[in-house]
Amino acid sequence: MNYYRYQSIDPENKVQEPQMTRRQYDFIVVGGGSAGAVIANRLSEVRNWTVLLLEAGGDETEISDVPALAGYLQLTDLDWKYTTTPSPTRQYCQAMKGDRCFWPRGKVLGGSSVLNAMVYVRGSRNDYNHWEALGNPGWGYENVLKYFLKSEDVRNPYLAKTAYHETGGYLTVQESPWRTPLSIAFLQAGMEMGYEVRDINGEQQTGFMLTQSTIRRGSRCSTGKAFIRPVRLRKNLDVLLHAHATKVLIDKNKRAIGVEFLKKGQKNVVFVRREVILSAGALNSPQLLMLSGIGPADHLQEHGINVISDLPVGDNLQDHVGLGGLTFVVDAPLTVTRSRFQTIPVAMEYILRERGPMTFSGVEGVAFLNSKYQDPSVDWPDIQFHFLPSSINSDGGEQIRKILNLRDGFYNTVYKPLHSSETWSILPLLLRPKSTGWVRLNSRNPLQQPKLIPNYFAHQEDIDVLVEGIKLAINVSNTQAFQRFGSRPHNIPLPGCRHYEFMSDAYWGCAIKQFTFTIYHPAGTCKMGPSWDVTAVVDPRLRVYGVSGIRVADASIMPTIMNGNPNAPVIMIGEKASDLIKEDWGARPTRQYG
Ligand SMILES: Cc1cc2nc3c(=O)[nH]c(=O)nc-3n(C[C@H](O)[C@H](O)[C@H](O)COP(=O)(O)OP(=O)(O)OC[C@H]3O[C@@H](n4cnc5c(N)ncnc54)[C@H](O)[C@@H]3O)c2cc1C
Repeated sequence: MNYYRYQSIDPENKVQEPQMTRRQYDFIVVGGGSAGAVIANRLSEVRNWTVLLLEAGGDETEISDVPALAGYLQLTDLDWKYTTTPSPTRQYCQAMKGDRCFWPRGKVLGGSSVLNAMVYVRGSRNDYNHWEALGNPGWGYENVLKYFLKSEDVRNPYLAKTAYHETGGYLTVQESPWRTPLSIAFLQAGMEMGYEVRDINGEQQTGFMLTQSTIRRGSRCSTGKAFIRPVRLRKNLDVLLHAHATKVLIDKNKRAIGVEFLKKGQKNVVFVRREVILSAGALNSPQLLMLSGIGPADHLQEHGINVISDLPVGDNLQDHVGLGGLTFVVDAPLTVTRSRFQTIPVAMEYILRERGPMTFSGVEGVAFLNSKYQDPSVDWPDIQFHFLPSSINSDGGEQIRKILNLRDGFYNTVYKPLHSSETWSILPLLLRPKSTGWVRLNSRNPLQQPKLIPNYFAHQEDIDVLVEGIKLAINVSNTQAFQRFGSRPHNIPLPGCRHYEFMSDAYWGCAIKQFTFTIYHPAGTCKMGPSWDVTAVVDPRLRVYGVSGIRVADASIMPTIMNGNPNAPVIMIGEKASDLIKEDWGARPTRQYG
């Protein structure tokens, strides 16, 4: 009896779907991901508003709780399993089967915050000041900082006491409770290279840091867990899982009146009194807008869709791209290998004590650096490193090669020989790409994935900056901190780049087109901008131009992709969107509500 009662009051228990839904809600939020979960929570703080959250996926599993198993969620039912369209000129993803990179996206309550590597980064203050300067009042750093703080519950006391962190919010942030000795070598290497070791979420971004993660007591803290579970008993909030929205219904006055969705193969319609908020992510929000008649007129007409508002929906697709598989070898047994870590004692330590290697997401350190093209005095670094005490071969070829869609010959030639080596890697990433891509419909079928064209490396400057980033990563291996362990680059050249001198600029320029590595940060496809910006889809209050009663609030609204991993910024967007909506409908913004 007590057990059942505990289940109903436990703030971390899973959501239960309602037996019956209402015919009409004040707000319908489509997508319960990083942004949507926050918005459903914050809007339902207003007790006399009714809120429906429609989520296409189900709930999280025991596997998704375990940070070290993040890679095992891809290609499962929790993933939309999207792939990029091959480049006609083979500009990217050449080492992948069919020249297609996989683009995993969370299809689950919590969205991509359930699949992600849990790295907590807010971006540079310059990103947000730039958004504001583009004509988006209220999006400057000083304003958005309060929303980062509002959601945060940091668990490291030394961070909590600074002005840049907060305790008591819904989202738990902490350094991983477990790390390898190489993580400290990474910080020492940064200092040898002239960088500060600092909280890159604090006063300045340039520097090296041990990863801050969205982890709670050794488990993943997704936005589903953080924002929905604690409020799942609110009477005015209904959450429907496995509910796939197919269209926003818009009347002849161009006002949103409801949402059509599929559940258990049945078509349903639910009506809205105030607003529909699309938080389906940077790939699905533009898809839904286009299916609803909002998008580039020519493209919609091509698919026989009635045009309601002609807008550049799906353009401005931006992503962080880098070189995958940049691997270094050391002599000492300091790295994460399958034989040492896939063991019963390691599993037991996690199950019984919520500690040990399974609490670690793979990324031990992050750093923000300046290539020779970036003025270091501006504190707007153009390169990010993710430091991993492992490589794509550390699992013996079991999973990582699959989720990267690597061609067998490529993997066997370059990475299989690392079989019994101790390896570590850096993922050098281009932070502010000039090349932008686009999302389009493949068809009118809402169940078919949209066409995703990342258009990486269309600008030579992107290649030049990234090549400099790769050379900076090699400098890390050359520092005394890593030379102590005999660190050296893995020296098998990539098959398609053998005609270049190994490790020359031309070689690296070739390597990034072969082993193109995105860490899955698509953004910008429903760009926020002022009314005079012809490339904008939503206004600075996130309302879609040309219609009423629809907002977009997720990674799609970023005018330019921010410097770093987007989960925390998207949560911030969810927080700020909620306050904008409350202001517009005359409700008081709240600071916190249990
Ligand atoms: C593998 C991976 C690793 C990553 N690692 C990191 C990291 O370590 N740190 C970091 O900061 N960021 C990381 N990211 C990126 C980050 O997680 C995303 O940028 C962020 O979660 C995007 O939030 P969102 O709200 O825009 O979209 P999502 O979180 O993807 O949410 C969209 C939600 O909408 C639902 N949905 C979509 N279409 C429909 C529909 N038609 N009807 C109903 N529901 C729908 C989806 O199922 C999903 O739940 C990673 C992403 C991936 C995929």
